[in-house]
Amino acid sequence: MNFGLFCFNISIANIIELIVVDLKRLQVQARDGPSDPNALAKWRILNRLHDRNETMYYKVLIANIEEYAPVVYTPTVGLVCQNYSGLFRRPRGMYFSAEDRGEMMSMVYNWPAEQVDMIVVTDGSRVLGLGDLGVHGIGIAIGKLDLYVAAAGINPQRVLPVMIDVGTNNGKLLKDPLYLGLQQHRLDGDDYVAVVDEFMEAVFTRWPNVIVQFEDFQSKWAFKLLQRYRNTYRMFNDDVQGTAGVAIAGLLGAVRAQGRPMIDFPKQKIVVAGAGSAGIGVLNAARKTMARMLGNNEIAYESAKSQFWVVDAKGLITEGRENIDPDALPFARNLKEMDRQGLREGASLVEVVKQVKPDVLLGLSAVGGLFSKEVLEALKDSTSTRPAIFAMSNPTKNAECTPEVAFSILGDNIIFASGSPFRDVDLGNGRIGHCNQGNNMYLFPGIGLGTLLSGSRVISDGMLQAAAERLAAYMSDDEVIQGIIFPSISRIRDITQEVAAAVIKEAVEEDLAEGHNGMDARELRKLSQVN
Ligand SMILES: NC(=O)c1ccc[n+]([C@@H]2O[C@H](COP(=O)([O-])OP(=O)(O)OC[C@H]3O[C@@H](n4cnc5c(N)ncnc54)[C@H](O)[C@@H]3O)[C@@H](O)[C@H]2O)c1
Ligand SMILES: O=C(O)C[C@H](O)C(=O)O
Ligand SMILES: [Mg+2]
Repeated sequence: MNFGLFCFNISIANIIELIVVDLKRLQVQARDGPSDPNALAKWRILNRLHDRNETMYYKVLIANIEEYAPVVYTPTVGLVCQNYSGLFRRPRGMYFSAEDRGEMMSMVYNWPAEQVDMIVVTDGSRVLGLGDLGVHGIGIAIGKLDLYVAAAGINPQRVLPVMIDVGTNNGKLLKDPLYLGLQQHRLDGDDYVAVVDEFMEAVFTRWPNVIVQFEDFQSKWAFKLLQRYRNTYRMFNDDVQGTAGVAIAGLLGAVRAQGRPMIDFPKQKIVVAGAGSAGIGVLNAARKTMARMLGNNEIAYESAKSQFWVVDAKGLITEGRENIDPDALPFARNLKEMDRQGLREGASLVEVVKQVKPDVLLGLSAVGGLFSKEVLEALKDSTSTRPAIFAMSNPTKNAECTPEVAFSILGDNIIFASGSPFRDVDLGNGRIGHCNQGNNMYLFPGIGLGTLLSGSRVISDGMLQAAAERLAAYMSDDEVIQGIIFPSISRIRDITQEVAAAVIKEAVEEDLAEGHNGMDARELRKLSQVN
């Protein structure tokens, strides 16, 4: 039977067949590992509420942020993106596709809101640790903006999730009859950049004061687009810069948890597993922070890099690496020096941990279980009085290790943080193994809010550093000594306003602040002197 009115040439039987396919798929995939089998059901209920009554939705989310952030955000949002075509009920946000080239300047006026403060844009090319999910990555942009509303109090009528649909290289999606996007391989090179350029020009023409957060772009474009736009537009890349700030805060917290002053940070030996957008972002920021503590000159900057050992899919990165990624080159270790340490190009993670005996083992590899029993056993010989394990990959099943495994092998005198939430570990005899959530959610809402209220035309390195330092100083000495280096998510509004204030203050000090909503830079300067 044809639906004459709608000119569909699809039969009832086809529709039923597709629904059955989708239902069976959802039953199979509706679990994110051992975490919460009902996660998707909870997401659907919240999503329906969001569609029906936005005020009520945010009231429920804000009042229950500890319970529902893991549903609207990491880890469940990853599952949502993997099942998006079956969960889709109504569009939320705007889709700019490769087929819209030349039309975006007019398209952008289709959005009903006269003012937009925050845009989160993704091209779905690296969704959490789940890889290329194409247009189904829109779920990430929606989830991030939920936190802008819940944590920073941004007006939900002034946020805009955006998908840049340039195709997908995900073979399953290319064949999926339910896929919602362009079923073609990803655009690349100059053609790809031209699409993103046109999008950026369109949104900043319509909303000159908007802030654009780039999210979950594959690493090769994450860095290139950040450098291309950051001095022209109010934008930042959360995976590169937000993660860097959170990791710096965690690393400084780990130093404090050893009962040492933060100024000892440059003496830390740090092994990083993962040299993508997140890993390189963290390494660059950590090196700059060490250099600042060592005198903030060229010699300090040069010597700081010797504190880092970087392992990627091909093992330890040294000067002997062929076709080395230019972004990783600054951290390639000297071959002679590695030889003296009993290491070589491509050495395995466990070999590196055995020889280096690091203070910190940090994972941004997207490889679940990478910190194996063997790796963690090797960490027992760490020269640190309290080694730190940061299993920062998302979602849950991609965490390099769980807190249970880490505490069971290394005992209770460690610091543990993960990108997705885990429960604290009961160590017996009343002792608790604290599991921190080392996630960029502690910074991006405050970075956006502070930039918005300051009226700064760009988001400077100084503003991002101020955000990270504020987060690093947020926890009390007592909390840090107990192993709590990040706040509970129940304090997300408080830390967000602290971070925003630090960002505003820095924007004023750098003379970047132009004010917002009638409060000009002079009034802001007075405010910053008050804080
Ligand atoms: N906690 C947070 O706030 C946060 C922020 C950003 C990204 N992340 C997570 O970090 C992970 C990586 O993100 P990305 O954008 O850098 O991804 P990416 O794909 O660009 O980089 C992954 C890196 O891991 C390396 N790798 C792969 N297999 C490895 C192995 N067996 N051993 C060591 N290294 C290996 C790759 O070579 C690459 O360098 C994702 O899971 C993402 O969700 C977490
Ligand atoms: O989305 C998150 O939870 C953090 C981060 O942006 C990521 O890509 O993993
Ligand atoms: Mg991300």
